[in-house]
Amino acid sequence: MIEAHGLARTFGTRGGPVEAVRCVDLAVAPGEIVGFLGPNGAGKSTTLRMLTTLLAPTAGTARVAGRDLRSDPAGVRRRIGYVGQAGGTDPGVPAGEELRLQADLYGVAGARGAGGRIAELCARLDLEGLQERPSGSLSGGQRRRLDIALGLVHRPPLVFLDEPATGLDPHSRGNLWEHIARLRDQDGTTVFLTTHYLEEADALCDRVLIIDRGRIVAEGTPSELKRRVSGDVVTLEPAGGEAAAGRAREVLSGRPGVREARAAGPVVRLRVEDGDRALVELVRALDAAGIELASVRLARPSLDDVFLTVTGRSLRDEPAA
Ligand SMILES: Nc1ncnc2c1ncn2[C@@H]1O[C@H](COP(=O)(O)OP(=O)(O)OP(=O)(O)O)[C@@H](O)[C@H]1O
Repeated sequence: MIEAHGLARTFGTRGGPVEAVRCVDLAVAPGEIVGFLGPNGAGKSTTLRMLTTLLAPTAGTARVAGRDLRSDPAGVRRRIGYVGQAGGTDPGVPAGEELRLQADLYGVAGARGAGGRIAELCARLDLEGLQERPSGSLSGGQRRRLDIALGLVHRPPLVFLDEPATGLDPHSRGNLWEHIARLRDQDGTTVFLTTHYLEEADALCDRVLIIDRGRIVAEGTPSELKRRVSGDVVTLEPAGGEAAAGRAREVLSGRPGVREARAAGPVVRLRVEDGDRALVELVRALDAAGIELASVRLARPSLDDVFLTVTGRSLRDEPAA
């Protein structure tokens, strides 16, 4: 659905050229939800603006929704939806009118006409009963869903969402994620979104691309990324306190798949390659050594750990809005 090669954009500024995006290659398959994650200024919006034809690349090529970005930008625009960070609604205009105007702009017709498409979208995005309300009177979550409905009026197979959940409270955020997942599950819509929220990428995205300083620095499913970059963490507590923990550490360190083993008081923390498999082996090894366990816990590293490892910075330090 998206295939980009060597995409780059340099801005000329008074202080000299700024290489916002440097040689980005990316591929997005139909029906995927792909998250583009990175700190402020990493190059997310610039990449999104290039892929949606709003900004010309300095170098590189891309096919987006089956059309060539450079030779057929109008074809790309017809086949994609774009929902920007600010949204595009006039606060005084009723939601239904915004949708009708958008449908007119795209010449939406078909068997049931624009009215049918609008009713379908309102049902899909929980906007029923809100059509007469000026968009400025809607809640943050309702307004974001209206923005998304506007981006989908012309039934694009691919939609770009620029930080869809920014500024929403946790409840509305979770609700919005459910709606976005449903677009993929029920309509097969491909979604490419930028985000600052690690939990958004984790909960919603099939695949995550991490961009830093204009380059993609890591890529994979959320669980692949977590496994590849940091390994899993096993925390176990032998019955028998500190002495038993020390013995357990000796038994376990150096075993296949164990990268690191540390005893801290009565607890042993291990970094292991594949936690699900390792856990069985570790428990067996302790059993064979006659060490009884009081508790054992397996945790996957968070995407924040991944982010910190690949960029050297924490996303948590970045402003969320
Ligand atoms: N029109 C412009 N002129 C000059 N520099 C620009 C312009 N647009 C973006 N940049 C610079 O390009 C770099 C990438 O910016 P971009 O907006 O793509 O980052 P981002 O990852 O979307 O950040 P954010 O999360 O803050 O939106 C930044 O250093 C930014 O200052």
